[in-house]
Amino acid sequence: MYVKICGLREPGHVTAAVEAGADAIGFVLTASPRRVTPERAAELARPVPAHVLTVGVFRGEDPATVRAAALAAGVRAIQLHGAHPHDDFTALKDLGLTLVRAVDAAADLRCGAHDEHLLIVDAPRPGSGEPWDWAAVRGRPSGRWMLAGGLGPANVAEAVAAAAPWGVDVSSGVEVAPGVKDPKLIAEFVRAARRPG
Ligand SMILES: O=C(O)c1ccccc1NCC(=O)[C@H](O)[C@H](O)COP(=O)(O)O
Repeated sequence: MYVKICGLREPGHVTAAVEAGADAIGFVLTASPRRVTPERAAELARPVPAHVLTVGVFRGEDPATVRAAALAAGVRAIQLHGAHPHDDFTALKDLGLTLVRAVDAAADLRCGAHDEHLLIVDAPRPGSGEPWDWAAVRGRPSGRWMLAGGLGPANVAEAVAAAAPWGVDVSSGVEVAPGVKDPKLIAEFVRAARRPG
């Protein structure tokens, strides 16, 4: 089970995610209580070992803005959230970074439909921590897709059983307040996501 921990803002929480065995960590570079500057993301990403994918998260910015911020942050992946057209992904392809498309369940759920490498199927309001009907997408997404939206240590096993995703992504569910992660919850989430069902 591939696990992404999103919305990290503190070095100690980055370390906690890496030590817990996360496969990917996200830095939010768009409007959000979790927003960090590209410079802060670069500081946070620098010590991350190469086997952990560092992801810059965007929503609604134009490709030139995304490109500049992703390069300044030095992330290895770009996540475009919401209704970004196929052309936005095409415009970023030459960077050679992993491209992640994050959408709600009403969108095209074929991973690769916009030439992305990874797909996230999320709640309508990203980063809201609101659970949704995960079972409703079972069998619909194809390829490498992560389930997100309202997941936490206590319900991730149930969500995985309901939707059968390739991976999971979490933000609010490992926080004690908006934007404030908890190392213990991060470790519990990674363990629970990978516990055999
Ligand atoms: O986290 C945010 O605040 C955010 C804001 C704008 C666009 C995307 C955002 N988060 C992206 C993520 O990948 C979250 O992990 C995902 O939406 C799940 O969030 P949550 O329900 O809080 O676990």
